[in-house]
Amino acid sequence: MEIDKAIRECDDRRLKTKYNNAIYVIQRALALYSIEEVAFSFNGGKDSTVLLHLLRAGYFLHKGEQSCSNGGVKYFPMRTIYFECPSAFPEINSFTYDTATTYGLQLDIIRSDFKSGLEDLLKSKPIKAIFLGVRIGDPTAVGQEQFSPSSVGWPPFMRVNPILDWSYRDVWALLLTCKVQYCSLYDQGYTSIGSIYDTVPNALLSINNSSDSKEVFRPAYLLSDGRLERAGRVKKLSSSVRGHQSAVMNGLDGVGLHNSSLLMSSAIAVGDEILFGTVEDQIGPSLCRKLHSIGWSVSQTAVVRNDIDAVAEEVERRQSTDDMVFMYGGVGPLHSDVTLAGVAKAFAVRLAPDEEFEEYLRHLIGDQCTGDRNEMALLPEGITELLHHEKLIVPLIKCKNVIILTATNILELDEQWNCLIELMRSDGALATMQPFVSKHLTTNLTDVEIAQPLSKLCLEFPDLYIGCRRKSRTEPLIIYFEGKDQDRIQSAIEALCKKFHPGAFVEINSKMAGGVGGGGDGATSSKKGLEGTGLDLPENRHGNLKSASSDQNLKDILVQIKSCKSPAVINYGASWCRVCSQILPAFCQLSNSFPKLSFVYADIDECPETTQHIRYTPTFHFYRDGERVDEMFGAGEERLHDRLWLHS
Ligand SMILES: Cc1cc2nc3c(=O)[nH]c(=O)nc-3n(C[C@H](O)[C@H](O)[C@H](O)COP(=O)(O)O)c2cc1C
Ligand SMILES: Nc1ncnc2c1ncn2[C@@H]1O[C@H](COP(=O)(O)OP(=O)(O)OP(=O)(O)O)[C@@H](O)[C@H]1O
Repeated sequence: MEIDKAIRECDDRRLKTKYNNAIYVIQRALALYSIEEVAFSFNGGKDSTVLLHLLRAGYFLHKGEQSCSNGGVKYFPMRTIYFECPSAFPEINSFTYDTATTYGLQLDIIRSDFKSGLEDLLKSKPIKAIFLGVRIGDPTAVGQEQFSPSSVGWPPFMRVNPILDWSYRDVWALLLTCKVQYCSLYDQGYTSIGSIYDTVPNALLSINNSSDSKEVFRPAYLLSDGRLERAGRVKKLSSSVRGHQSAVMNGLDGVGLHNSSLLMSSAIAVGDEILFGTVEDQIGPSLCRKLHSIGWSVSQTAVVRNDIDAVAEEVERRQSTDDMVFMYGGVGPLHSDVTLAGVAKAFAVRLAPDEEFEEYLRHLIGDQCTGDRNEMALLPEGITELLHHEKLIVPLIKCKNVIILTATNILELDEQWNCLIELMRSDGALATMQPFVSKHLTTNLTDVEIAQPLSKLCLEFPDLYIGCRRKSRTEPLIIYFEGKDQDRIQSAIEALCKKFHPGAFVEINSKMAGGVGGGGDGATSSKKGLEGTGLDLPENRHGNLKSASSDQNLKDILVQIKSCKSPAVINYGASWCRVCSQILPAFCQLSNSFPKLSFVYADIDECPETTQHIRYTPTFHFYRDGERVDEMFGAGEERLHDRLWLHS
């Protein structure tokens, strides 16, 4: 069946657009170069098979020979080169040879490596341009355009990539719509073919067949996520495609960052309005608290204009010095949404369509975002991982060590942060580190008196953050010590106290930041426990609901639960956690329905030491006979009711 006719008769609009664009590129190349000056690099793979049919259609259309477009096989004078390698699959070799015969290709077989093979070819033939079946998403496509001169160090020729913007799905749409032959390996689960040593069928197409020991695979065209087409080329994965593999593991690299006890992060806000002062940035401070609460240091927060270069400069700087960079603002389809373009520029890659992301957006905003017009589905090429979580409608975007949050307020930030922590907990990329410990002293000494001794102290204790602040010009100075080692902080305090008269300093509240997902505001409020939440909560009628207001208080409650052996539930929450506020009224109400059960509410910021093990808020612990027998995370009144019923 002739391809041009098949495409025109099909009703796949996207395929028609891709086809027309590719034919246009081919015809442009044929207008620039004579047929003797071009070559087609053919290796029997699916992409080059698509290209073969496009080249034939483009060539005959260019020649104005409509007859062939409507007819069958005809002499095709374009030089075709095949680099045959001893480790090629026999199926690939035979398909290449058979295809060459079927379509009358002038096949040059080259049995050396690409570079020297091309050097020899270009010495003996007037070739100036070579057609390749390279597509965005291929590791070799990074930085290439439809017309790209060969790389430095390679013989000089023009690489012409007519199907650069085609997706995996587009390739299969053409092969199946036009019913053209392709290599038989693709029907055996191979989705991208290298050599016999580095290519296996794609595990994502495996059909579990317990009755038979032989593993069976579905055909390649059934792979739903084209990003994973190289999953069968495991050993050859280059760093630029590691992201694709990681997508299987929820987009998380096991970078083992947790080996280090001090990890550095930074936050970049993108938004003119913050700089105009018309919008107050609340996300930045909240993000800092969250990072601090999991033991990470924040080296800098920056606000940059809605300008690609400004974003790129900042990202380039931060990503090279910090372990993790968080960005927010400037994400979307508007002219001012430049964050992703800035990230792409910082990493010197381009924005390329991402099928998987497009799929999410299509679900979200329907057909408005299909086809080539969907600029929101453009993501930095080769460095992007999508972080999926069932609670997120659209996955978060991670480009190397840059995480792009789409939160526009702190409630959304809470939600995305909790998901991030959950996703990255197992993997270590955003590992919960040893928490920071802090101590605060207050003094009536003047700044002048204290300046020099403090400077010396900073030199003596470089592992601590030592700083000063005042609530107002007239109030006493507060000196804070922040670090990971309680003893070091104590030594620093003692060293300082020694330099002044006794009683010069008074210790005020000390706090250990809880290693918890939500991160606390640290705001000091006189109200604690259930009262501190500020919520209008239902009355507890049986006196079986209490809150823990301090570590000691919670420890006492736990001792009591363990010794009296009556059933109990502890709700670990936080006053700043939206999900906690949603479930807390129900928790209090349920205390009336289960009078024999003790209900305890513990705010993790008020009991930081005892709740260090809590990684998610809200967390419910259920006790029976003095033992913890069950655990539940997150909200859900019905779920909670059922668990209480079970344990009451
Ligand atoms: C005709 C042709 C031209 C190539 N030109 C270049 C080039 O200019 N620069 C380059 O780095 N690699 C070039 N390559 C190598 C490819 O980028 C790539 O390494 C090769 O196709 C192997 O791909 P694979 O890892 O998907 O099997 C060329 C390969 C071929 C066949
Ligand atoms: N051994 C080779 N001989 C000639 N051309 C090659 C060879 N290897 C790669 N190429 C060129 O590079 C392009 C990209 O190769 P790539 O392996 O990504 O695609 P493919 O082989 O066509 O399909 P698949 O990804 O399924 O293996 C090919 O379409 C072809 O133009």
